[in-house]
Amino acid sequence: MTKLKIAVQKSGRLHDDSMSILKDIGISIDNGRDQLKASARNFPLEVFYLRNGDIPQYLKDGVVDAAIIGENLLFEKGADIKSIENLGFSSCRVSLAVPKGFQYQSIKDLNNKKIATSYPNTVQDFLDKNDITAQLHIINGSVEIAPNIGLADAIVDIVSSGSTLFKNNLKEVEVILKSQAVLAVSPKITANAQLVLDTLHFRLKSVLRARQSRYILLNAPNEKLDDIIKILPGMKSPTVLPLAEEGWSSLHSVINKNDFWEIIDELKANGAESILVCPIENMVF
Ligand SMILES: Nc1ncnc2c1ncn2[C@@H]1O[C@H](COP(=O)(O)OP(=O)(O)OP(=O)(O)O)[C@@H](O)[C@H]1O
Ligand SMILES: O=P(O)(O)OC[C@H]1O[C@H](OP(=O)(O)OP(=O)(O)O)[C@H](O)[C@@H]1O
Ligand SMILES: [Mg+2]
Repeated sequence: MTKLKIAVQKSGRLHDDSMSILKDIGISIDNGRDQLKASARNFPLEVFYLRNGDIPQYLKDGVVDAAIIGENLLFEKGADIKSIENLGFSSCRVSLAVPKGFQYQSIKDLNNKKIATSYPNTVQDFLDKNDITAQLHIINGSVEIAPNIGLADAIVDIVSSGSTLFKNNLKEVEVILKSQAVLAVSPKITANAQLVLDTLHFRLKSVLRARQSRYILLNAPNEKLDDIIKILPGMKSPTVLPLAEEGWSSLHSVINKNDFWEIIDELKANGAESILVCPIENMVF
């Protein structure tokens, strides 16, 4: 049977979450990441542990069929590579930042300035779209230090919490793009590998949906059930079961995890009691 070859970052920001999502879709990997390549025990899959920055080229060449990679890197190096699923981790943005003392009014202030970055294509594209001419200084790491050592007037780099910018006395002035980890596919994937990818993708979707959802159980007096059901947007309609105590029911439903704190007060105000909220492992429709 054809094995799907998938690239995962060898070490760094994406590694752990990538491995745990593979584990959550029931795939056990045989070897540790000391090896470049490892096989799954229970799924036709081979994992290639690679440098993040090298993955777009491996996808283009068809050396791997798919990859877990930051969307920002596809923008930078993978114009012809398709992303088929947002994986919901490693959220960040690629932003332009300048020293706090820089009187930044608009993008025009960058004309003829020097910008340090590890993402030259992304920056050039942004400058071109805004009709700005600037000089790029390409560095691979610690970009935020560049203005402090007189190497550049501005930087473009990844921002998440903003603390690296803050520590380096910089302020974020433009968000160029937003990113998260995605499942990307090689333009050269074969039909057989695509079939395996479809199975993996189906499993991923069910786990991602489950991660976003919570199973909610509560007790309520029967006369309040209709009001409570209106508050709970369930998968179809909530399950209602009679309690041993006369006039009371237990109500079960699935909600978006972000909605829970929004509706909790409303549920209580409508007579809901003993509310339990549990994680869900999988959701298959
Ligand atoms: N601070 C951050 N918060 C959230 N996501 C981030 C952050 N920094 C990077 N990322 C995301 O994780 C990806 C990998 O970043 P990381 O710094 O681990 O690797 P790298 O240095 O770009 O690559 P390599 O594996 O080639 O050394 C980035 O492309 C981006 O999508
Ligand atoms: O806004 P923050 O939460 O501070 O995150 C942003 C920082 O995170 C990334 O660096 P990383 O820690 O991955 O180090 P690296 O430069 O060695 O890749 C990025 O290059 C920024 O420097
Ligand atoms: Mg980094």
